[in-house]
Amino acid sequence: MSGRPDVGAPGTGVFVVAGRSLDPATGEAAFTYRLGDDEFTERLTLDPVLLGGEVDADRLDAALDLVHLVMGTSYYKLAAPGRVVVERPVTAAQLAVAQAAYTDGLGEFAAVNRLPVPHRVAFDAEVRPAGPVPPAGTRGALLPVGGGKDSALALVVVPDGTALAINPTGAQRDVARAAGVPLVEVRRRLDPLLAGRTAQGGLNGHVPVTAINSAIAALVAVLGGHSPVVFANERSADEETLTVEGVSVNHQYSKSHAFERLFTAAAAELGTGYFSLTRQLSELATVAAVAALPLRTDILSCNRSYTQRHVGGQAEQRWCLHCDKCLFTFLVFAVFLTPAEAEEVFGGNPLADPSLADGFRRLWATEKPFDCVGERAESAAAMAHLAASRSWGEAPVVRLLGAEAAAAAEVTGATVAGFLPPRGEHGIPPRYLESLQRVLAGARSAVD
Ligand SMILES: CC(=O)N[C@H]1[C@@H](OP(=O)(O)OP(=O)(O)OC[C@H]2O[C@@H](n3ccc(=O)[nH]c3=O)[C@H](O)[C@@H]2O)O[C@H](CO)[C@@H](O)[C@@H]1O[C@H](C)C(=O)N[C@@H](C)C(=O)N[C@@H](CCC(=O)O)C(=O)O
Ligand SMILES: Nc1ncnc2c1ncn2[C@@H]1O[C@H](COP(=O)(O)OP(=O)(O)OP(=O)(O)O)[C@@H](O)[C@H]1O
Repeated sequence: MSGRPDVGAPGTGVFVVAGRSLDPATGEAAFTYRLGDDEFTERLTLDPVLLGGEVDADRLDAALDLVHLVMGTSYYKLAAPGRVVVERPVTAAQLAVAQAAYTDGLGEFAAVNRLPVPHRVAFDAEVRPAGPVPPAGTRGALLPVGGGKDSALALVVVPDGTALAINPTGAQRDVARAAGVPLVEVRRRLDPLLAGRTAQGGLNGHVPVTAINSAIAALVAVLGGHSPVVFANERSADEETLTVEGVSVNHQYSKSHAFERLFTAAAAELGTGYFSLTRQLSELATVAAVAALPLRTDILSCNRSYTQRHVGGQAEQRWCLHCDKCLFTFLVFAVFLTPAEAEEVFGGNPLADPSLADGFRRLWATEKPFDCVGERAESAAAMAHLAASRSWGEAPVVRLLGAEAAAAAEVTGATVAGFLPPRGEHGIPPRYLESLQRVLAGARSAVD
């Protein structure tokens, strides 16, 4: 490709996970990588509340190694050489997390860039034995918050926890404040050379951001003495976005249960529990619960509101009401809210705009949007439910799509009611499961 940066042709060369450091006085951590002739350093600024405590050096080293490994996906993707050299020894559990992050975690990236799927990556790393399991942190749960509905529910279920915002925006701070939960902040700064190389023709695409957030959360848990780390990754994150020649490609891979299992093993080596509180919940079940909470007006799920330019809370954040995630989120909330309530939460009503019908229809298409949307069947069931309701049946988009959504839902027998009971495997400890069940008991019923 003419004008390509000197990071090598796709599939050639090697990516090196090189040096890393943490300055305990300033909370500045630096993670360095090499690709071709280029060197990249990503920096974290840790919240001052995390500094100055007693931390076991081996645990801290292991936590920094885990961050270093998965955060490299952003730079690796410029050329996707298929080979990663790791300079420091890692445990087998850490290597398994890294392998998952660079292969399935970069599945969407590979598909979008028409690279072979699955994206196979060979690791050249010395595997060291894991140390003795350290005692668990005693300062309670750490709850990463994205600002949207899922983590808002987690904050309500675990009100004695501490929230964590990575690259905090105003929306994340608002939701933590509304829940009355203290917030710890970590700032990520991508190496500016990444944007430069991308602009010069380096490959670009989605990175497994939940894997990166999980590793940063584990580091924060070690520094702050927290355990467990409680994510809010829903059941629908397990559904593939599309299939390429029989291989599943999942935008949300690092939110999947398969990834959770791998990460749980690596976090355990740090003395940190790790699980998803909403693993058994459909999006409809989560939203039924969130719709009953005063917090519902504080959430913001629109991903367009979480780009780098929103970090720090400078730029205005609101629902765009046009992107796939907004359309999906509005659709599932509409099942539990009247039109007036929905407009209050979202500041508009995309079901009133027939030009958005194709966007809604894509939510149950064979190729779902590359975004964080629910299962095809639950989107179809939600639209079919609205079509049969008095509250929403006359909305222009519902009139256009109701019959075809009902037909799509009928194929699998999907109904809103069928999506509400929790189901499937999970790693939620009993105490948290009981709290979740108490909050779910107050969930709203679907509107008529
Ligand atoms: C906010 C967002 O959705 N961004 C995705 C978008 O990137 P865009 O260029 O529109 O904006 P920025 O996020 O500001 O990125 C600027 C460039 O930097 C690269 N980059 C960013 C973050 C990072 O960790 N590494 C990076 O290399 C990025 O590639 C841009 O060149 O499109 C990108 C390409 O498809 C997506 O990768 C961006 O997604 C972010 C990494 C992100 O944080 N997305 C989450 C909102 C998200 O998708 N969450 C999913 C979880 C899925 C998972 O775990 O993988 C969810 O909500 O379910
Ligand atoms: N910037 C972030 N800092 C900390 N945790 C995050 C961040 N972004 C996402 N997460 C966490 O990652 C998980 C998946 O993110 P996701 O965006 O699906 O959740 P959400 O923001 O809670 O809800 P929604 O799906 O409505 O956006 C959640 O547990 C979320 O809290």
